[in-house]
Amino acid sequence: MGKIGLLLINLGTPDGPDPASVRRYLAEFLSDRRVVEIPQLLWQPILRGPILLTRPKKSAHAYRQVWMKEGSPLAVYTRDAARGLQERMGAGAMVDWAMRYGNPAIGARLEAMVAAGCDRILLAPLYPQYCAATTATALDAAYAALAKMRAQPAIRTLPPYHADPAYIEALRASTQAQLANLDFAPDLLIASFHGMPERTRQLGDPYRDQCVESARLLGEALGREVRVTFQSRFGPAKWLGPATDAVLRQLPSENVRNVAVLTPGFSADCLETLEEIAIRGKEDFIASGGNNFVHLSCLNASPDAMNLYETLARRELAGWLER
Ligand SMILES: C=CC1=C(C)c2cc3[nH]c(cc4nc(cc5[nH]c(cc1n2)c(C)c5CCC(=O)O)C(CCC(=O)O)=C4C)c(C)c3C=C
Ligand SMILES: [Fe+2]
Ligand SMILES: [Fe+2]
Repeated sequence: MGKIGLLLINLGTPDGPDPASVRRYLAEFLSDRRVVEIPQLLWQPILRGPILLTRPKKSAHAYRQVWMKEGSPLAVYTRDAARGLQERMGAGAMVDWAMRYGNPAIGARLEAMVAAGCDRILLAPLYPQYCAATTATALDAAYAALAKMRAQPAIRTLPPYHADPAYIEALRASTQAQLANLDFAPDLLIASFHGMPERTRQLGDPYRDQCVESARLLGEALGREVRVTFQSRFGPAKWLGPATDAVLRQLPSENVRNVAVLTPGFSADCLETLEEIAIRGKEDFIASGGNNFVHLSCLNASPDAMNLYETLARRELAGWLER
């Protein structure tokens, strides 16, 4: 009997905080038909023209503000989560991590797992809420790599865990612990999720409903309101709302001057949480008359995250682990 593999998958990030690396990353990311759903004949000239000529420089500047000694936060925290989970799983499973865009690539890590003797692999996209632009495309990439193998391993995939009691409990524990350490009492908790084009919802993507359900369950667990907003709008189309930045600018005029923002749709802190929310969101809120602002860290590789991932992994691997 071969080994069991467990592959944690996240979105991906540039190799460095420089315009050339960001350009390579954005070109791959934004050429994904699951992400930008307009005909490539129309889209590629726009992407290769205005977008890739201007955005890499601007985004590289943003990445430089959050880059860590060991690399991009998204990569560092995802790697640390894999290492922590490996300790929890012991010899039962070989745990590795990969990125949908950039490095380490999903195909390369799957091949390494098979070469190391894994004949059963759990693919675990670390997105609590299912979205075609994240979950589905990560699995597409894994299946494309499997399509090139003569001897394929058996495959299981981690379902979305947006309403799983273990996820809600991890968020509750992490939120309460971080709130207890604040030197102010927030008037309001905001759960800011990554946005999506409104059209994807009409086409049947469950993402928005799952975000709303996660926030509702977290609010229930915390016994207080958790207001849902959507961030990171991209392009001219209508996106899911209300928009995080607009809400943050509006709140002080409604006498809400102390807020805590959590980003529970992101398994790991990244550009979108550390720069867009913790830096720019705070600036917007304070400039609009707010007094206190805090961004609460994502689950990252914390003990709360390890409890969650171990619970999910052991459940999905049941049967395989017992053999
Ligand atoms: C967590 C869920 C995510 C969804 C849903 C999502 C959809 C989505 N994103 C873009 C465009 C960009 N996203 C960017 C960064 C980024 N996005 C997510 C997650 C989701 N995206 C993460 C975790 C990150 C951070 C990556 C990092 O390196 O830290 C970026 C790149 C940064 C920038 O230039 O602003 C873009 C662009 C679209 C178009 C989309 C759905 C259609
Ligand atoms: Fe994104
Ligand atoms: Fe952004």
